[in-house]
Amino acid sequence: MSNIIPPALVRRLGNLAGFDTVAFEAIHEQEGGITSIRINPAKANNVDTASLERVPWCDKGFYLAQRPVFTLDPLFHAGCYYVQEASSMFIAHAISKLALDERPLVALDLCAAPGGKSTLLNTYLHPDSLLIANELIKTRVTTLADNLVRWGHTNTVVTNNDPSAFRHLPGYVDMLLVDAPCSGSGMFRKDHAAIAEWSEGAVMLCSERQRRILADSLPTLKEEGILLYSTCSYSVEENEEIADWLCDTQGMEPIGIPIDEGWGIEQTLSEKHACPGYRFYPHKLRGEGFYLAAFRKVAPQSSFDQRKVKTEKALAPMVLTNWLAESDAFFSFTVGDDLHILPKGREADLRILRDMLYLRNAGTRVGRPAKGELIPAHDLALSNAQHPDLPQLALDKEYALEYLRKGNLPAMHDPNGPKGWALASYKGTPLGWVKVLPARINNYYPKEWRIATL
Ligand SMILES: C[S@@+](CC[C@H](N)C(=O)[O-])C[C@H]1O[C@@H](n2cnc3c(N)ncnc32)[C@H](O)[C@@H]1O
Repeated sequence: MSNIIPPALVRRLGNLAGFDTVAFEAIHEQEGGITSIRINPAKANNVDTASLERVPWCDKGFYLAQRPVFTLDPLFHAGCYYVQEASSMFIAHAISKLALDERPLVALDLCAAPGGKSTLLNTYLHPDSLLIANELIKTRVTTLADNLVRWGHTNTVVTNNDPSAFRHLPGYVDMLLVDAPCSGSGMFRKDHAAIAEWSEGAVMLCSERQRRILADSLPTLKEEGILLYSTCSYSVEENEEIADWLCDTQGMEPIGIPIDEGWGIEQTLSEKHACPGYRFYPHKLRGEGFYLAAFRKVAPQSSFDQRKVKTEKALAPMVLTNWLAESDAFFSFTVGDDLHILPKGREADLRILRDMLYLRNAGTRVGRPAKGELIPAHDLALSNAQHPDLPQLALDKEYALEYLRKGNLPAMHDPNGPKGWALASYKGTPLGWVKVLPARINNYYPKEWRIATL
């Protein structure tokens, strides 16, 4: 018997079709984990993936041969890739098979921090979609918002609400992702503390909480809308039993996701409603424990009439013309002294979300107008919407890291170099702003973001 895996967990799993207790325990006794990244196609033409093995179910996911110190890679800070556990990237495959990328959606990622799946949704949903990335725990929202700023999409709103707050938005979203807090057994190989904390009682508490989160948030899903439910737990109580409960009590109908048999993903069927679920076991594939199931809402769902929402037309002001690639694709609004942009056509959504929820960030903060000019915001430096002709100060790796430490950059006496506001960049990808003055360069990297000296 394994010294590591709680016997009660294995006993229950042993009853599942396709589960191999010996291989499961053996893989947990091995040292060394798997590192994988998912590249940002909006930025990452400078990440060399030629020699990397691809994650089978995600075209932008790659395994790394070893884990580097990501803090020392400027491209990591620039949002060129996200370090994400490979099994979770299956959501990219689900989006494609369920045709969720074929038309613009309003999508809600309900349990979103630190942002792995939100950045994935940004990449894989239709580009004209609106993503609401929500996180309940206040201390985790900052990381979520920062990771989404790095990813650079303008069509995202970050909220900090209890799932029940979404009851005020009945029938509003086309797609709901609930990546639920769980007992965490799927992460045992990476997080040894989770083993000590695991108990059958904790599984039952998680299962109850998952039902509560789903029941509270499901009214915001439209009739015919799609729910993706996932956990990093192996427990049936948190997976297949939740799937049956969704069909029994929440008006949901299961949907299958075609998979390639060679990937090693185990398809299970829930006991009562035969809901297909996709289980990831580390002894069967290169990834950690994960479960995903998809559903369609078949129960009637009332929704509020968005046509009654009054909005003001606010074109992006002239001051933004030189800063944005397509300034007429956006409308602008203010948050305090700052100007933000969201894609045109989302005016009513912003109004609705502002009225009903606590917003941590909305669209892209572009800067602060002052004396007819713009003091650019850091978020604009990382945004995919920025003007391609903005001046760049190209840094080598040493100076890029010095910039990220918020250190001093030497004045560069290049008469043809940029003057005034410029993007400090590494391998052509912006890291943040500098101001080039005749005798010095001012470093505008946010102090809360600076990296420690290693
Ligand atoms: C599995 S993690 C989400 C990981 C994230 N989706 C990602 O891919 O990076 C679950 C999240 O649910 C949040 N959470 C905890 N309790 C919650 C509750 N009662 N309702 C909603 N979310 C909760 C946690 O703070 C955590 O950020």
